[in-house]
Amino acid sequence: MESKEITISRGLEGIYIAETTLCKIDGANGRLWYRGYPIEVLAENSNYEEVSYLLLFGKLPNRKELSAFRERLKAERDVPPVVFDIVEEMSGRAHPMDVLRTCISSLSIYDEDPEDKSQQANIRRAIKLIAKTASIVAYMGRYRQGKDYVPPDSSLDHSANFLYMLTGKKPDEMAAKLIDLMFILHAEHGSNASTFSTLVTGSTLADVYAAVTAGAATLKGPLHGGADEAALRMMYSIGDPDNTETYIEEALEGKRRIMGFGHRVYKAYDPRAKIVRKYLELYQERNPSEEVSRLLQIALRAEKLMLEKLSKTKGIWPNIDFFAGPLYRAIDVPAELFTPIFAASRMVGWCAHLFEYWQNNRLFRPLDNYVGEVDKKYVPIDQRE
Ligand SMILES: CC(=O)SCCNC(=O)CCNC(=O)[C@H](O)C(C)(C)COP(=O)(O)OP(=O)(O)OC[C@H]1O[C@@H](n2cnc3c(N)ncnc32)[C@H](O)[C@@H]1OP(=O)(O)O
Ligand SMILES: O=C([O-])CC(=O)C(=O)O
Repeated sequence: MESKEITISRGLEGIYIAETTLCKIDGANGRLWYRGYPIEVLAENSNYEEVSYLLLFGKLPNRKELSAFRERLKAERDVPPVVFDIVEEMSGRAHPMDVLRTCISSLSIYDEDPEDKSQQANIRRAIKLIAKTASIVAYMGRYRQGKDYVPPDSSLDHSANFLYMLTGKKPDEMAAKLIDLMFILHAEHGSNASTFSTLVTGSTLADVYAAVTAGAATLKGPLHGGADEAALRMMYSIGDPDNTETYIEEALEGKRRIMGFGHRVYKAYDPRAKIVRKYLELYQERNPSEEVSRLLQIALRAEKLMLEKLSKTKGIWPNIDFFAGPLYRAIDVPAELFTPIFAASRMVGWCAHLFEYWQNNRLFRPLDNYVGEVDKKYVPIDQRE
């Protein structure tokens, strides 16, 4: 048989799949831009609705455009009836990301015209998905706590409304800033695993709902979106800040991974993790809480040790998921909702990448190198051992 040199790129490491104007990541220097704007500038000055507009339409909106976009999002905030049934049926038995994935998939039944493949119709779908996914996550949280549905409040912006629908309380300015910050920081990140998965599904010309359902399914895993919850659970297992070093040393000796550390692209401090850490410290200074103080001490001690041990040798630094848990706990978000919130925030990134990819679509179909036998003899079932 013909043999030729084959190079296998495990995990597609180092392979470019498309050109994009959505997001640039400088992994060596720990820098990130959305459509050319540094993430630090957007985190400080912008808001999730504006960032979503920027990602979907390629420019920052003027006042009129932003206001019209906000109204379109607000008009889509209601949780549709089927979602109540799915959440109520699945929540007792399934992981929140399984529930969310099923809810997202179900939204396709409410599409006004599934045959309309125009850019305008796809933007309409993206707006529906962004608005409704946040409301669904909030209701999932309510239901899990045995509490009633809180209808959306049209006086609040997207992320503050999310927190209101989750907690039943209008967030103060600082809590509203923190949740909005998390939505901004999670909105987009190049061809990460869940976005890639969205593109693979979309490249078959399956619809937007199918593609983002694949994205949500992919986000669940602890090597990707699931790391935020896993990192917080690790901090709870450490319990007392004085146990931190022993716990980390033992985990590393046992070849276990420390969740919230390491990244395929960043071989430097993830700039989003720096921002989360900064706001977490600020919040804790202004609104000290015993739980967050303990989590923060554990996180900072774990960070110090991990940097000493692994940053220079293996290029392992904190990623966005490491400080996310303590920050969410500061604003009373339960751990099982961290990854669903990531999905609600990333919905815009999934959609924006999909629409960009469809401008120049090509079916994803890589190769695998067969290393098994060929032309084996078929043995009838009765003659097999
Ligand atoms: C939003 C996000 O998705 S950000 C990423 C969230 N995921 C996590 O936080 C999970 C923990 N991190 C990891 O598992 C990894 O760092 C990944 C999967 C994110 C990226 O890893 P990759 O670039 O593929 O690195 P790879 O898995 O090849 O690891 C390289 C080396 O670093 C080690 N390593 C990587 N991450 C960690 C970690 N978190 N803790 C301890 N060691 C680690 C590996 O064991 C390996 O060591 P070895 O060379 O001695 O075998
Ligand atoms: O880029 C990645 O591989 C993972 C990540 O940080 C993200 O999706 O936000």
